[in-house]
Amino acid sequence: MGIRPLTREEVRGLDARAALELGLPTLVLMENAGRGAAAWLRDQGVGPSTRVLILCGSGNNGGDGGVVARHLDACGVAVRVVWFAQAGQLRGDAAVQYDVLSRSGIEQTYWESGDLDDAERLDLMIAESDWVVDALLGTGLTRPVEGRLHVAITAINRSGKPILALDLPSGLDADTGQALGVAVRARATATFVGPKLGFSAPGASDFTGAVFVVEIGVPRCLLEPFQAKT
Ligand SMILES: NC(=O)C1=CN([C@@H]2O[C@H](COP(=O)(O)OP(=O)(O)OC[C@H]3O[C@@H](n4cnc5c(N)ncnc54)[C@H](O)[C@@H]3O)[C@@H](O)[C@H]2O)[C@@H](O)CC1
Ligand SMILES: [K+]
Repeated sequence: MGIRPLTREEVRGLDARAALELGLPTLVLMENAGRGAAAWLRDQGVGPSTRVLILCGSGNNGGDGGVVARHLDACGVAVRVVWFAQAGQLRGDAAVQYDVLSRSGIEQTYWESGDLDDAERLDLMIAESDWVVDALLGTGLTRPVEGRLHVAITAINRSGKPILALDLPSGLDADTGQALGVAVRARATATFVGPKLGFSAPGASDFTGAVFVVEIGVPRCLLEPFQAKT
């Protein structure tokens, strides 16, 4: 079913209703989101000889990144995950993903506030990768990007590496398509449920790159009001 462009509030409402009214676990939606994004990377030729760096924020967008890591690892891809959070700060579904990766022996590390002056280490990790997955911020963006996430976004934008953004480029306002402080300039964006309203704003495609929608298993009964007119 084709979905019309969604506001931030609409897409967050759909996720919430699937969980609260239908009892669909948010981990299931997250799994579908991350698996769909990983499948796209595989279609681009990402495989055992590819190194993928996955930059995760502390929220559910970061959790999606954890899922991408697990699915790529299962295909033999060399993945490395960096969580932009204080050690022990992750909660909910993102913490679940962290724990699974940890027990799976997948390489991951924290980039804590105190690492702000250590941007060279981040530059090196980016330089050593063939692809970067941007899982820093999704629809939870509420204020201009600053601090370590600003440092990270600036670093990946200047790297020239191909970037896949999850749900939306980190720092992009989902409704206006404007950068809030700074935003990732992606080669492609795997957006979940439906395109975001801001993607059609002038200049937004400079940030999103090619947009493809990943269907994450929200049932039709919730999606019907948002069906695109044909
Ligand atoms: N809720 C659900 O059921 C699903 C959510 N999904 C993913 O979850 C995302 C939304 O997750 P969240 O609501 O956890 O939000 P995000 O993961 O987008 O971000 C939340 C975190 O970012 C922080 N933050 C917000 N603005 C910031 C700024 N300017 N600078 C630094 N930190 C900032 C918040 O304090 C919070 O810790 C979606 O975009 C999508 O990727 C998917 O997993 C599908 C299912
Ligand atoms: K993102």
